[in-house]
Amino acid sequence: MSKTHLELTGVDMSFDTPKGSFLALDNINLKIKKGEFVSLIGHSGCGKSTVLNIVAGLLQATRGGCVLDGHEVNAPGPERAVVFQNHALMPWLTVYENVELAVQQVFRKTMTKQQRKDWINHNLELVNMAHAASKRPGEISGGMAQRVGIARALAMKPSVLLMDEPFGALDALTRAHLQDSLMDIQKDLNNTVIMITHDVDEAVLLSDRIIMMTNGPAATVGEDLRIELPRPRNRVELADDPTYVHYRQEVLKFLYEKQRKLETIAPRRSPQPAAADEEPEAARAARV
Ligand SMILES: Nc1ncnc2c1ncn2[C@@H]1O[C@H](COP(=O)(O)OP(=O)(O)OP(=O)(O)O)[C@@H](O)[C@H]1O
Repeated sequence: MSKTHLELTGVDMSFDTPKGSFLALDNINLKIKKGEFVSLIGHSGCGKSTVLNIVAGLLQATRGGCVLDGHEVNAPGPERAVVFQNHALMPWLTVYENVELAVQQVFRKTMTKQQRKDWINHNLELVNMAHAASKRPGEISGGMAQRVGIARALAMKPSVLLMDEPFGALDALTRAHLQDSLMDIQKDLNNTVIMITHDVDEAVLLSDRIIMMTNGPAATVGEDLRIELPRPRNRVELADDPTYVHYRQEVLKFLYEKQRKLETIAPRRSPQPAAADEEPEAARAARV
C-alpha cells in the first residue's frame, strides 16, 4: 500500500425532494490507498449507499468529487465493479453466462475466446461455483447467487470493488464462509474494497479501516478507525483477542453512544438475514 488510489474531496450531496432540497452528505473527505479494505458503517439512512454510488459513478456529487488514480469519476466504469446485496443476476442467463456478460463487456477485444472461457471458469472456481455453471439463478440458493455476483464483479478485474451490504441477506454460516473467501481473494488480488455493512463484527474482521458516518441529514465522516490486526485473520481466535474486542467496542460506542439515534430507526430497505432468529444475542446486538 502506498499512495492515494481513490480520493473523495469536499463531497456534498443534495437531493431534490417535494419538500425542497435535502442535504444527505456534507463535506465527505476520504483518502484510500491501493489495496485497502475500507468499511462504511453508520445508522440506516445516513448516506452510505450515496457515498458508494458516487464512487461507482452512478450519482454525481453536488459539490466536490471523486478521483480515482488521478482521473475524475463521473460515470460508471468496469474498473469499479459493484456487488449489491441482492446480487442482481440476469434470471434468464445461466451462472456461466452471467459472468460471461461482464467478461465480454471488458475483455472482448483483449482476450481470445478461449482465454475468456478460462477466465470465466477461473472466477467461478474462486467462489466455488464452477459446479453450478449451467444452472440459472432461480435454481441456486441466495448464498450461491451472491457468490456468482462476486465472481462476476471479480471477473472484470476491477481495481476497486464496491460492495453494498454484500452478505446482509445471508444466513450466518454462509456469511462467515463468504467473508473468509473474500479475505483470501482480496489477499491474492490486492483490490481496493469499499464495503457497506451493518455488522460490527464483519467490519472489524475484514477491514483495514472502518469509516463511521454520523447520522443524517448532512452526514459526514465521524470517525476513521484503523484496524491493525495481523492477517490472515481467524474469526474464532479473534473473538477473545483483546485488540479485536477493543476495536469492536470503539465502533459500538460510536454507534450507540456518540451517534445514538433518538428517533425511531427507519425500516431497513433490505431483508433481514434469513437466519437472524438463530443468531446468538451478542451477534444480533452488533448489527446496526
Ligand atoms: N434519490 C433520492 N432522492 C431523495 N432522497 C434520497 C435519494 N437517495 C437517498 N436519499 C436520502 O438520502 C439519505 C441517505 O440515503 P442512503 O440510501 O445513502 O443511506 P444509507 O446509509 O445507505 O441507508 P441504509 O443503511 O438504510 O441502506 C436518506 O435520508 C435517503 O432518504
